[in-house]
Amino acid sequence: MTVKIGVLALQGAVSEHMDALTDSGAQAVAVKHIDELNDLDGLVLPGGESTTMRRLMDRTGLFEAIKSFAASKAIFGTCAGLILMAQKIEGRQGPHLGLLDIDVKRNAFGRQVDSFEAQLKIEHVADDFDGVFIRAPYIKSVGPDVEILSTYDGHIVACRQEHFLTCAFHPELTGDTRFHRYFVHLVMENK
Ligand SMILES: NC(=O)CC[C@H](N)C(=O)O
Repeated sequence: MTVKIGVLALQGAVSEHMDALTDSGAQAVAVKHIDELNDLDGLVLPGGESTTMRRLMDRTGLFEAIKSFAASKAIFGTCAGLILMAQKIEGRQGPHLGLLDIDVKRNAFGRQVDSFEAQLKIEHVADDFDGVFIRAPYIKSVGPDVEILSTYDGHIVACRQEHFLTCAFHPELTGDTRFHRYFVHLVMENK
């Protein structure tokens, strides 16, 4: 069975996610318009800048369309995508999509460490995953239905809740497709 997975293509690391999905056996599609969501089995919300991405989502109608899509389809949000999926964002009134019962802090690792790499253990995925963090958020707390998949320095950096997957780092930038394969598997299970 081949699944068809979209990558929100308004901003950010789009082609890298598409390559990782293709390498993981999925058919990858760039999503810029609402009609492109129609026959998808899952969607990736890439990194970038969450407030800019939200503005572009509002302008294209994709914000409401993705909210409806999320009712039954799997979504994987990375970095800014994680912020878009969170129900609570520190310092912000109200969420964006509000799909995941998590409380997040933006740019959480501090200005001094703009970006860094760290070896991560990710539940169901790998014991030695190279996590690339770029102005990354972290997850301060999760609700009871959320499974924590990875922590770094005492902070939650990846988790799953039902058909939603998220991480604070950039798995598309390393050439290691194991996390994308896990998402593809989740999309198949959910189909
Ligand atoms: N690399 C990223 O996606 C950074 C996320 C960005 N700091 C934000 O708040 O949206």
